Amino acid sequence: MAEQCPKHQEPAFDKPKVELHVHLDGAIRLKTILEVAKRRGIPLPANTEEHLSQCCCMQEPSTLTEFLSKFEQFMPIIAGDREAIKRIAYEFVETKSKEGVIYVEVRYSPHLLANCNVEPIPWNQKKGDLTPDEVVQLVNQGLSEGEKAFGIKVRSILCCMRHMPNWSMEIVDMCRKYHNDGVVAIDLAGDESLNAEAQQGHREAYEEAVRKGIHRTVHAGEVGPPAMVREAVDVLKAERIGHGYRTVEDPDLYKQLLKQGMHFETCPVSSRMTGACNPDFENHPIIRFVKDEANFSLNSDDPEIFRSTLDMEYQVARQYLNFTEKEFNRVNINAAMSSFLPTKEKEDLLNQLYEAYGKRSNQF
Ligand SMILES: O=c1[nH]cnc2c1ncn2[C@H]1C[C@H](O)[C@@H](CO)O1
Repeated sequence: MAEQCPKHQEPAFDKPKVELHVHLDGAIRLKTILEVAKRRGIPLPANTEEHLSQCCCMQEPSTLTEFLSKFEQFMPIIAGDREAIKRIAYEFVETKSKEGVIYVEVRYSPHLLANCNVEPIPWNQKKGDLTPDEVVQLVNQGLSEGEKAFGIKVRSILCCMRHMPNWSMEIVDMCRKYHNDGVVAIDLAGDESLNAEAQQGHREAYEEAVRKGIHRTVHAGEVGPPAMVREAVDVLKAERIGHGYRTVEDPDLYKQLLKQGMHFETCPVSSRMTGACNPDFENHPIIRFVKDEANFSLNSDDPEIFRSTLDMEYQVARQYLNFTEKEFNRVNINAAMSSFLPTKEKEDLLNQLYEAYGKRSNQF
């Protein structure tokens, strides 16, 4: 990002923010990975943050597949370890509060952090006794302690993984079970470029999510074609689209989604690093979203792996995507409106933003 990242010292938007698309496991501090590895006696290829960043983080724009391979470097350190899982959730909240976020929906795959009751056991771990269900409990504890300590509101989204359709129905069960502990929705993440169509297991899980009244978002049209966005909307009944940049390539679909006010969870830095979009931001779909007053938010996706912050997303938006204060206000209002909070809590959040931005709701 170095040559593209503007070197402003002042935050691009120094007001309360709402973030809807950020992966817990893509936001782990390098320092934490080093400390946990040391405590557990797991060898790492590096013993300083600087060196670790060379293997865990993206150095230059590449592909989604290459980006996803970075998780293999550090997930074995955290997965299967109760203390580490709770810690990354707690630290995540601290980071977000420092970034001026007042409400965040954070997502992760419980299966990818477990070492028991998960088939296959991820990251070549030995079988242990930490189930996906207990992972959710630990993350909930870390997030809720973080909320209390840092005074911001946090909810979570559980991810199905594209290559693991057999895990998806359990995600629905956990969304239901932990509905009162801050779990607000289901997501489908993973490598869109390798799976042209959502597999049966995902379809059944999303059908069940609809039946059970569980909110739904889907990663689609990030690097995959617009047909994947259409599938997310028509088949999986997504209420929001993760990324969705390639929607603009299908004018009819784009028009339809604009009309229905579909929310796009956009992540500018990520879109550059995963090869989803042009690395110089020229003709970036977000420029089109701004022009068409689409319903979208600005998010950091996987800040650890991109060596980015939420402010960096805003800096990029200001420098390359034609954002002014007005757009920053608008994306945050949109994010709050499209959040998966119940009506009353959503209203409270919106009122907090209106107050901070010094305007009434009809002025955006
Ligand atoms: O940008 C992304 N696209 C698709 N999948 C992603 C992205 N960022 C993270 N993931 C995957 C890798 C994580 O292990 C998983 C759950 O957070 O979601």
